[in-house]
Amino acid sequence: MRIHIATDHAGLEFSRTLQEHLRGLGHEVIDHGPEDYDPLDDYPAFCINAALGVARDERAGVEALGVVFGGSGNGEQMAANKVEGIRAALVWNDATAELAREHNSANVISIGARQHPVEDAIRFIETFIATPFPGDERHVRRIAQLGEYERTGDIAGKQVDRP
Ligand SMILES: O=C[C@H](O)[C@H](O)[C@H](O)COP(=O)(O)O
Repeated sequence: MRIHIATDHAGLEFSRTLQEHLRGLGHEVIDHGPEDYDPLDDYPAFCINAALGVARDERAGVEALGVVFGGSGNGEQMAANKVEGIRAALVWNDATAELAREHNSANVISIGARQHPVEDAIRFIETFIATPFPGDERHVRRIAQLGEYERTGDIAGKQVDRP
């Protein structure tokens, strides 16, 4: 599996540990930064680039997922979700790691590196990677609605207000 990773200063140490761990498991890891510690760096571009990598791979038929993290994971999730085709879920325990795939077919997860011991966060990420999307009709339908709104600003058959 190809894994696109991005963080900011708050997750840099964790990013290094995680990348080594994932490479050890045989994954191809693409690091979208940052390279060096800068306490004033900004997460949006790093995370958007990781999300763009996932979206680009999906369009090319390459199996890929993304992991973004910062202090809370909140801003990183917001950044990833700005990219068309990305469904980024905030993961904060084993259940949300599984549900991110099973219910949402998330292609990116976001984790707060300051919120968890590193071994827990690694376990969430391994769970996310290992959990398939079973493709239950109700979840497929809801995910399709998200994509339709993203592309058209509307959801056929639903009441969606104008901006
Ligand atoms: O949602 C954003 C992330 O949690 C950031 O990693 C966090 O805001 C960085 O905080 P600070 O600049 O205070 O280290």
